[in-house]
Amino acid sequence: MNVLIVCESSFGNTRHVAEAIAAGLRKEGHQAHLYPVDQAPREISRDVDLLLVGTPTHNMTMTTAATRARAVDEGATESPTIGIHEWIELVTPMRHLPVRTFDTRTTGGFLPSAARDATRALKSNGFHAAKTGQSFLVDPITSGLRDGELERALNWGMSLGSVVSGTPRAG
Ligand SMILES: Cc1cc2nc3c(=O)[nH]c(=O)nc-3n(C[C@H](O)[C@H](O)[C@H](O)COP(=O)(O)O)c2cc1C
Repeated sequence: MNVLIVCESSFGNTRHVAEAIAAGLRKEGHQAHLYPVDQAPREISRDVDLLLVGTPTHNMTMTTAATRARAVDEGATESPTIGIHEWIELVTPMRHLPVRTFDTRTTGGFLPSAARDATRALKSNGFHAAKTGQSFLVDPITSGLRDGELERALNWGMSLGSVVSGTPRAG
């Protein structure tokens, strides 16, 4: 399976999660190609079997230019020129391509999440096979991932082969 991972990050946590997911996929023999959101392709190759889209949660949804600027004010180490929402609007949709979204956030539970909104945006942009995947938790005190979250990301990556088995290829 050939997996494209597009990920936005300001403080590095979502990128670390994406790297762990990629490691899990590779452990199971899949190919995983990870792109920062502002370097991600706008045309997805037809040999991609699964698209993963990862984003931090800002103000209970995807980031905006204003919230990314606030992250920089708070010491963000990365400053992407566009966010996931903008990329979703730029990328050429693939109706049948399986997509899973994931996010990082400091508050769990049933609160609205960026991954859910990314799924909605993908669907309304023509990615009809998009589904919400997992949320990974960041400690608000240390600003790092909570214990066990990278392992959970690795395990999720290892399990993702089942998403594609039996589904038609992209198109
Ligand atoms: C401007 C801003 C708004 C945020 N809003 C939320 C929020 O509504 N809910 C939440 O759980 N975390 C919120 N956070 C925490 C982020 O989710 C956290 O910084 C992010 O997951 C870290 O990912 P990153 O290291 O990849 O940037 C916010 C952070 C920033 C900078």
